[in-house]
Amino acid sequence: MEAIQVDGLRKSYADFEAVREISFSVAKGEIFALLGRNGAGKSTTMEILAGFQRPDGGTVRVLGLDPVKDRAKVRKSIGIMLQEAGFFPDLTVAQTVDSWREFVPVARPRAEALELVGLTGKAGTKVRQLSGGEKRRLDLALATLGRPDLLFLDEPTTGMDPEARKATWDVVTDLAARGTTVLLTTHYLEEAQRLATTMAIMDKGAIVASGGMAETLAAQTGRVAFELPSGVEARDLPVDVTAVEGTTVVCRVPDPDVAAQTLLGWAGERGLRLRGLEVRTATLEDLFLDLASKEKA
Ligand SMILES: Nc1ncnc2c1ncn2[C@@H]1O[C@H](COP(=O)(O)OP(=O)(O)OP(=O)(O)O)[C@@H](O)[C@H]1O
Repeated sequence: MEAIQVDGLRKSYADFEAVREISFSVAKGEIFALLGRNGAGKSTTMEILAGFQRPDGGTVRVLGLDPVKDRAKVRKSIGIMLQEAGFFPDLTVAQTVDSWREFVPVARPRAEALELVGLTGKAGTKVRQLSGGEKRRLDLALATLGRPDLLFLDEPTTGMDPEARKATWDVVTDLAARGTTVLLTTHYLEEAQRLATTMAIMDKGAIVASGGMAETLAAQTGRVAFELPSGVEARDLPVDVTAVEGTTVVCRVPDPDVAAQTLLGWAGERGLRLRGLEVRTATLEDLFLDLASKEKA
């Protein structure tokens, strides 16, 4: 059984179609990234999966259950970190965790919950005095309080500094390694690429690309870039040039390492240097830019 199964899901707000017949599945223990620009329909999809909203059409199964009809059962097995957390600002961090623990059947001890997200030293601090990133970490502690089978993370690291973000990635990776399924939305593509094993990219309510992260990126063209040596025209180069940005030549090629070898051999024979040479396989950002330029074309 898949942890999440979505078939032909539709959702409109008045006559605006926010989600247009999307289908995807998430296997147990997988970290799945739902990506896309602002307003693509990611949060709406996540809210439907978490049982906060009713779908207009299609079927949704979460841990084999209907998140609306079986809401009580589903809630026991999921953890949710939405974009805006509803904290009581005058409670301390410890009081906040304690009050949440009362609603969670088998909750982690408070000390363990705070340790998990690196907030042990902030136990006595009032929530209103936490930084934005610390509030996100508290929210993550609350979402994982019941050791959920399935964790929904809607932009979990927004506002975090690089160190806190890295620590959060470790927490999420560790939870997944212990069998927790994670559905993640994020605008940080590096985060999605690092964490997720599978992904879907949404645009205007529809899925425009999806699949295994590694396979999808491997199928994309890589990138070779360098400074055009003086006295050389881009058309003289032994590889197809995709763009010249100022004095930087960019080549999008299936095998960037082969193209780089060809270029270095060519430059060596002529006594030229390829300054600033950069060779890399495709990133999620490349995939996003490709999708955006295809849309414009
Ligand atoms: N309750 C609502 N009433 C009306 N329109 C809504 C409502 N909730 C969302 N929308 C609209 O539906 C679209 C999809 O919103 P959604 O929050 O799902 O996008 P998102 O992909 O999560 O975006 P973001 O990256 O900005 O969080 C947006 O155009 C949004 O304005």
